[in-house]
Amino acid sequence: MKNKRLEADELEVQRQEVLKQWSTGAGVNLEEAVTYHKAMPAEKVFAAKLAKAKAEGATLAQPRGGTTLLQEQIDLLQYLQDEGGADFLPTTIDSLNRQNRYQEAEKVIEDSKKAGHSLRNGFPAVNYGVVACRRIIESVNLPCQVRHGTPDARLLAEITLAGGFTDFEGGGISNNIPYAKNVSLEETISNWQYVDRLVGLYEEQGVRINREPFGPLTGTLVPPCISHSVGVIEALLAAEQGVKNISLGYGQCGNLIQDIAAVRSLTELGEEYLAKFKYKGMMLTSVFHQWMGGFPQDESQAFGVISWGAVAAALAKATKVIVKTPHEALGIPSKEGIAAGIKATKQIINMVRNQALLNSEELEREKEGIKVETRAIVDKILELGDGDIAVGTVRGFQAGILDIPFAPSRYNAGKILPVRDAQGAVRFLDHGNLPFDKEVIEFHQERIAERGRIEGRDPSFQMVIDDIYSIGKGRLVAIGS
Ligand SMILES: CC[C@H]1O[C@@H](n2cnc3c(N)ncnc32)[C@H](O)[C@@H]1O
Repeated sequence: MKNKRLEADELEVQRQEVLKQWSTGAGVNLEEAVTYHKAMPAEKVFAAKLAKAKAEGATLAQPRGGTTLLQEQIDLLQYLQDEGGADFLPTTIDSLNRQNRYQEAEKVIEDSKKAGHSLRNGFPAVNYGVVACRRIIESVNLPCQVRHGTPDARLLAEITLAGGFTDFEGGGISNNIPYAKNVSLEETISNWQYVDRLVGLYEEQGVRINREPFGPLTGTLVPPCISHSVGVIEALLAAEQGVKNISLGYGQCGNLIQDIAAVRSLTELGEEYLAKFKYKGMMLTSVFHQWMGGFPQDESQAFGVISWGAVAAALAKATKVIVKTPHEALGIPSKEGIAAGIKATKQIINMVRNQALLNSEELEREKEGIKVETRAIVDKILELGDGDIAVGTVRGFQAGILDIPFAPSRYNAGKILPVRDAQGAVRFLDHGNLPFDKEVIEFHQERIAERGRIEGRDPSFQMVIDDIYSIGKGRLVAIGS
């Protein structure tokens, strides 16, 4: 495995094997799919709408959403378009397709048809195939994105891209370490080189497909430099395979200055590293995910969390915000709940849109700090890989140079420990083996010590536990409980 564009014959050999993994693979014909995409109206091309929003400095809203039955998925997306006012539409993929367990997914579809309603969360796109995906695309007037967490997404990409989706989420790190326990990075990085090469083939035929590395990762107190390092690495891996349109993502932490600094530094770092490796013609945008951790049960409080995420996304001028729902703490949201989250978010965006946040020097310092930390990690990874970002990533995770908090994967060191400071910004209580110099480490320790003094307790793992539950309990920083 190395960070090198897949040769055509190499890809073709893999494609023949991948398209046989399920019967619906036979429905994929790349040339025919390119023709289908070229007939797509511009307002349904994800990258085109993102580029327009970026040029206008607008923040567009997208929900998540997936159901077992095709007609229910169509009804859901039409509702989110017409009632919810969504700017982009999702199709969240089911857990069985994410694990390539298509036989079991087939059974869930049959059982759901017998029951007359969807029995599982998420749409089993591989089982339905290309024609069914096109029915979804043709039933709405908005760009649609595939959202999931799939270590081996090769067949899912083949089918959904041929099916008319114009944006595909995920990556070799972001759909492995936070989602799987026993899948090696070598395997998932090469799986996702295939996905990115497939997107590159569409791009070379003039079909724009946007790629969105999954920014939030484990969604629990993930420090900005960690998600930024993964985003930059996945952008470089994608660019090498011919991807041109990339949305870099970040999961809200909750402190406004830190979140705005995170969004602004993210695309700046992406541009910086893509330029360093001389990738041309790239179109980078940013995606802000509203709080991905535990939510309050109470729907009014949940709207408070959603609205706070909308404020941060709008003030940061993120190109897209991924919206939560007031049912987050309860279970699978209803279409009304999803629509409510979108409407609350767009109300805030419309009210905040023209208010420029005063560029405080605290914001500049936070932004610079995130850049210094991210560069330290990414440059160390490049060094470990002798310049090859793929090789360096595998070695970097082995050495704990890159480490994702609370991740299930046994390939993750799991040594770092994040905790909030007195203002709720996420800092490192333990930086593990991250390659930071003394000033960086001392900055984090000092900010955490300040909280300890205010709360009258020593910084400890208990603070981390408190912070994991705090938003669900109605606070950002759990003052010594
Ligand atoms: C990445 C995980 C997140 O995706 C969201 N999610 C999962 N399934 C659905 C769903 N069916 N509809 C809307 N949102 C959903 C939910 O916010 C969850 O925390």
